[in-house]
Amino acid sequence: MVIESDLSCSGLVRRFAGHAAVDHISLDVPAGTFFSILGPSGCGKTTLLRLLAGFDRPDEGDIFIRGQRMNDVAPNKRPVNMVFQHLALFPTMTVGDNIGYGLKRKKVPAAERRRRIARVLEQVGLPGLENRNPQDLSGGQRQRVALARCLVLEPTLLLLDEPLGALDLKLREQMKIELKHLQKAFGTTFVYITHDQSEAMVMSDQVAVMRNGRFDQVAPPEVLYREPATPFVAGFVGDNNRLAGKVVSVADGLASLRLEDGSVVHGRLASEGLGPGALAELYIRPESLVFTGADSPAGFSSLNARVRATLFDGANSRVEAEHLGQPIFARLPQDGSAPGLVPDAHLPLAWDPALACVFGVGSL
Ligand SMILES: Nc1ncnc2c1ncn2[C@@H]1O[C@H](COP(=O)(O)OP(=O)(O)OP(=O)(O)O)[C@@H](O)[C@H]1O
Repeated sequence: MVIESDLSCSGLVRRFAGHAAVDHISLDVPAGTFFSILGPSGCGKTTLLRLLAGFDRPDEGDIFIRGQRMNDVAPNKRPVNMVFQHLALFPTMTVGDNIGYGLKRKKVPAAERRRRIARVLEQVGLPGLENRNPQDLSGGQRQRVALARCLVLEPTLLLLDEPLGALDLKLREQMKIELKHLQKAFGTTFVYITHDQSEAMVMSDQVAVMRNGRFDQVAPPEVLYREPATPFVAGFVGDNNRLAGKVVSVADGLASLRLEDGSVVHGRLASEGLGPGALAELYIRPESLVFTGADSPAGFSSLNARVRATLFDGANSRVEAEHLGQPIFARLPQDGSAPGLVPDAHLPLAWDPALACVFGVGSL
């Protein structure tokens, strides 16, 4: 089956004063999907989005939307709309006029404009609010109007630049679920940039993790989480503990690592070409650590930590412990079955080696 791409880029480069902010990026976004670009501040997300929108031109590479080359097409001629973090609704216009602005510019007749405005308001869950003033809406409602204003134009592609960044935490949590549902309901292809891994993970079909102008990995959220391709992805997506050591053996896809205290732990080999003697790091997630008594389950790796504190946070409650002078976090069981976790108590922890990743130090 051939999946049609709404957006396809190859070898995109954008340099500023000799530094490549976007450094040979290629990507393919299938029609009707939610694609996020996730990365820390300064990694080049906005620069890439501006190239896609046409506000800036690549030094190298090509951009195709539905198979049409876009490099020389002006922003307003691209089948693309953009939603910004600081949404610029016109304060002196009603909600209806805000939404209808683009339609009017496209010379859509008034009766059809009214119909389309009413329909899109219904679709974003704000039926009948045409005559309201944007100032009289809540932050979440304003954000929905900003989306409606773009979606009413039926773009092939909607580019979203951290649109939830200005909202408070509770609203952000709610809006990320709503955005995901809206994207599916409209079937419009979304390209979303964010530095918030939880936003990217919850909403996206595919996430590109960006670092220094390049993509480290492009994959569905669950794959990023379970099989990070690089130490950066392992550290940036979700929480992870890191144990440093030296490889003592590699067999059947598992690496054994000797830690500073002489103990040997195991994890899935995640770097190519890693052999005995190499410096490596084992990544293990807090929720993959189990509390054990004297014996850990057969085949599990284990270590002895010491409790520093328990951090109660509802379903995300954790214990902070110390191992070889480094902090190590483990998720607290929800059924209250954790052992007595008083500060300084011994805390034996164990994990299934298949759930840990071992990367060579210095591997990309
Ligand atoms: N017009 C410009 N001139 C010079 N350098 C620029 C320009 N625009 C971006 N850069 C540089 O390119 C790099 C990437 O910036 P960009 O804004 O794309 O990052 P970002 O990932 O969007 O960051 P943030 O999340 O903080 O917005 C940065 O080092 C930035 O300083």
